[in-house]
Amino acid sequence: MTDYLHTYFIMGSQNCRGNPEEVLKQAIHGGITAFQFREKGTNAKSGEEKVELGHRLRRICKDHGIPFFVNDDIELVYQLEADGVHVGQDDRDIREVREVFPDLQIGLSVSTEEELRVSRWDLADYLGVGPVFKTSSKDDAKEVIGIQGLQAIQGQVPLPVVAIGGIDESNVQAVREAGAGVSVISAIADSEQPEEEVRRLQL
Ligand SMILES: Cc1ncc(COP(=O)(O)OP(=O)(O)O)c(N)n1
Ligand SMILES: Cc1nc(C(=O)O)sc1CCOP(=O)(O)O
Ligand SMILES: [Mg+2]
Repeated sequence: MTDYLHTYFIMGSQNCRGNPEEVLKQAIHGGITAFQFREKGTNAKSGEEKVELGHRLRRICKDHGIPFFVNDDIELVYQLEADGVHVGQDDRDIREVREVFPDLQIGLSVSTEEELRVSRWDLADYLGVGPVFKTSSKDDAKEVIGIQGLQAIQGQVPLPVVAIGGIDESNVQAVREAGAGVSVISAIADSEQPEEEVRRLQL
């Protein structure tokens, strides 16, 4: 597994119980290995507010040597000078993304073996695979695939995989045992103690 996928924290202000900058700092102190800015969904910021928050979170990651990814938003990747971008099946085609960002890390979402079959996964640096467990952080999440579904996709590609969807301290061990990285929104962002929660995910 690529080192930065070990404990990959994803969030936007809409996910946070506390101040997003504080939540990110605490998560970094707890030991996250990458961060994705995903300002999306109900109560998410937009326009200048989104860009300004992105700049502040980007600064924090830079100061602590944490790889900074942007979710979906290609323009924001330029604006924030991100280290990488994550796109899904319904986002900008990965062929275009790779063309405009030949040197950035690119993550691609895959939920099923069929999606894998029709995807240009060879252009990605890693796959985000899920939802492995039930999630309440994504309204349009696909069907839960479980550890079996995760392993089925892992077994078919020579790419590092990070699992996503409903991962918390109660089930993280199964994901670690499958050899996948762990990506998390609510277990960290909605925690009263983000730093401690990240430590509990470090099996
Ligand atoms: C690491 C990681 N894996 C999967 C996703 C989901 O991406 P996508 O399917 O494009 O859905 P949105 O996050 O854009 O709602 C992700 N963001 N990160
Ligand atoms: C952003 C996202 N993508 C998913 C996918 O299956 O592709 S599940 C998901 C939400 C993950 O949040 P939580 O850790 O709170 O369950
Ligand atoms: Mg997307």
